[in-house]
Amino acid sequence: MITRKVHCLQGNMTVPGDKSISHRSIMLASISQGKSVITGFLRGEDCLSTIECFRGLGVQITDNGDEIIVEGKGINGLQEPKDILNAGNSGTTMRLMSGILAGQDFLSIMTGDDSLRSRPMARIASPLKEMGAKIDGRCNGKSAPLVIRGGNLKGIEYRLPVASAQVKSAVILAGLYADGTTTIEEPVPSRDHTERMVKAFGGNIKREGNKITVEKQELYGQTVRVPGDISSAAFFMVAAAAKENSHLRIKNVGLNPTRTGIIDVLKEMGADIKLENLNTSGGEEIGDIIIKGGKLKGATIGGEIIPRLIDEIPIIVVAAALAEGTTLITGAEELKHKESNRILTVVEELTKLGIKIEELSDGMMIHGPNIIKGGTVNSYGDHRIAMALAICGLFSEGPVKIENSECIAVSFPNFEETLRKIIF
Ligand SMILES: O=C(O)C1=C[C@@H](OP(=O)(O)O)[C@@H](O)[C@H](O)C1
Ligand SMILES: C=C(OP(=O)(O)O)C(=O)O
Repeated sequence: MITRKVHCLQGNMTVPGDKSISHRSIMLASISQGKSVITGFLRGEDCLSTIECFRGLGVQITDNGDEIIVEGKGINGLQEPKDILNAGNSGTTMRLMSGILAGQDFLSIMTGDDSLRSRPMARIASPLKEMGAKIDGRCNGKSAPLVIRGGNLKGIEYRLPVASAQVKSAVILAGLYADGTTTIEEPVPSRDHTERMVKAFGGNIKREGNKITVEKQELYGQTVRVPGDISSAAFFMVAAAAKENSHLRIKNVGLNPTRTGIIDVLKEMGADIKLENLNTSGGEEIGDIIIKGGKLKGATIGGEIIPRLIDEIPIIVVAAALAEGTTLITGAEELKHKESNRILTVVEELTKLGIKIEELSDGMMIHGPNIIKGGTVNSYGDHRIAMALAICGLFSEGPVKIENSECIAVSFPNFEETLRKIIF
């Protein structure tokens, strides 16, 4: 993919369905009683991996082009897979599914691509083993392929060592199968789509402070309307905010407060952002995001906001590169465990474009404003890095050529087409 300098971004647009919510809709629908109908589902590679994995567990899932229809099997209706389940590039698929598979009285083997097989899995294996599941994997059980023989779980009290919605969700989902009460305490609130969706599927789950409790129960099929993904909208928000004369409306975006750190940070950086048509759907806040272009200034980003914008950090760094002054990002070590080591890949690739950026052990320091040169850069197969680099091209002196950009299909299949429609 090659991107070039543009004058401004203008128009009304939508982004594809929220990835986190799309995954969860398939998972909860599959273990619910009765049929579920999902609209706005993200047909990105990651969520399609989740569909394939549940088909492998005997769930009938059809896509009529408009809706995804899931014939729920009930809490104990999944079947032993005849073959290895493949989560592809998707950490959410592997980690959340492990929670469900830990509850099944059969053997499952789960693998993924090179990136996923190098991401840490002990973080889910450890609490799930404590609940009674047998889990093994490469590297002493720390890496996929994972082999899970589940069943006979008991509730535990678990304090998450890191703020991770994937680990939290794995334990919640296993808790739906466990005798007694499962209590999870998170150090800092992370995205709470699993908790909200368990409730929307008729389930009982409680939160007090940072503690969540859940018990064994049945769930019931629902209609789910997936909102637009704020993590996908973020690329356009930053581009429009940093480009004078821009005026963009991104319609029907998920605005769950555990996901809106990007809005808070861009406002702090001086961006002109407004929200309109605020509403709720299926227990999730939604609305339109309106961005006008202007000048940005540097910001200090760290602490409790980090889980609320973790996937947006690569594009926030692009905003910081264009902003006047220094931006400091700390407390973001988790970036090292994503599809690539996002601290390293962001620093290396943005440096190639002439951006002044320093690597820190838990984040980055960016000195702005920068004149972005053109050049050839690499996404290292990481969709968020590829899209962040593509946005750099809209501001750079020469064209930016992104190698390995096909990975964008993981979360945003029509990214390039969507971008072309709003640039002038
Ligand atoms: O639960 C989820 O849907 C996700 C949680 C986050 O990961 P962690 O739980 O590892 O922080 C995020 O980075 C990922 O893109 C999606
Ligand atoms: C980290 C991400 O996803 P996952 O962990 O599901 O691979 C992401 O989409 O940025």
